[in-house]
Amino acid sequence: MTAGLIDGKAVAARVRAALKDDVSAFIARTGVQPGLATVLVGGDPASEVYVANKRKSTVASGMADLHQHLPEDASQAEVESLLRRLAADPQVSGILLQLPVPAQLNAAPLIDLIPFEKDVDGLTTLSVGRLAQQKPGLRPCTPAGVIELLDAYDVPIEGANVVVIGRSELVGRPVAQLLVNRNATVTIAHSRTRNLAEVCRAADIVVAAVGVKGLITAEHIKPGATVIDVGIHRGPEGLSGDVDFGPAAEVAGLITPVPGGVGPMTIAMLLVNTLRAAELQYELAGAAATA
Ligand SMILES: Nc1nc2c(c(=O)[nH]1)N[C@@H](CN(C=O)c1ccc(C(=O)N[C@@H](CCC(=O)O)C(=O)O)cc1)CN2
Repeated sequence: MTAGLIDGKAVAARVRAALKDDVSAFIARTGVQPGLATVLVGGDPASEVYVANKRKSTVASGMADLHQHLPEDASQAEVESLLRRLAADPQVSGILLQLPVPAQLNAAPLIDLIPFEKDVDGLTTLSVGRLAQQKPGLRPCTPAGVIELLDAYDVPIEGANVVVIGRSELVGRPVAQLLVNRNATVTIAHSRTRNLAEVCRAADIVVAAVGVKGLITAEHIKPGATVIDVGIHRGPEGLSGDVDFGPAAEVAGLITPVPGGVGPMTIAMLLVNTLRAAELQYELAGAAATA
């Protein structure tokens, strides 16, 4: 392997340590303990693990765990009613609906019930619009984590040619938007892109978020490029990503592993967003009281 490893676990641990201090300072200043309501519908095994980790990390950082669990067969109206209640509850600083939701539910209108100041996943229509317009707001966790990793390893973003492979609302589109907002030149590649390897080889930074195990190989990587792998696939040999790690690491300059790369940043940035949400609500309440 010639590439340097981007250690997401170490960066996430640093972000979380700094956040813990910031949470203590916020509580001391305001008397308010930030609280995160994770909403899990059903029992998808991977989601159960992710939500359990989110809850544990929330408590470890000094914030309140306000988790809600609904049964697998919950109706759209039941989830709506829970989200409306959480939206109105002043104890709840942040709300997230764990994805994917069971097939009988339509996630988009449910997510849009989350007020923008509690939208710690940054996935509501309002948050997406605010990101596009470069207005302040809460940014989606995995994309924000990708930017944090690039910054932690001093990878220049401004003026860089970046290829994002994947156009999902959770990762591909928002990470492309965040990179554009940092003055990168961004290409979004997807399943209909012609000559994917050639397109990727023009990139200084490749962000693989396509959901196809091992799709990105050494032939997609320009020598010395930075490779960020957002994919997570469970197989008999354990976890792997969208990037065929061994061969790609022979060509890349820097590369994230799976596990231990982008994944840990998702939860770290969720915690950061939860404190930001609490700060935002405190400011909004103060502004309303003096109006
Ligand atoms: N509402 C949301 N749903 C989902 C999101 C999200 O950001 N918001 N992202 C993913 C899942 N996810 C968080 O929810 C998530 C994925 C991976 C990790 C992580 O730490 N991965 C580790 C490996 C952990 C393991 O053993 O499985 C790693 O890559 O090192 C954290 C969170 C979909 N749903």
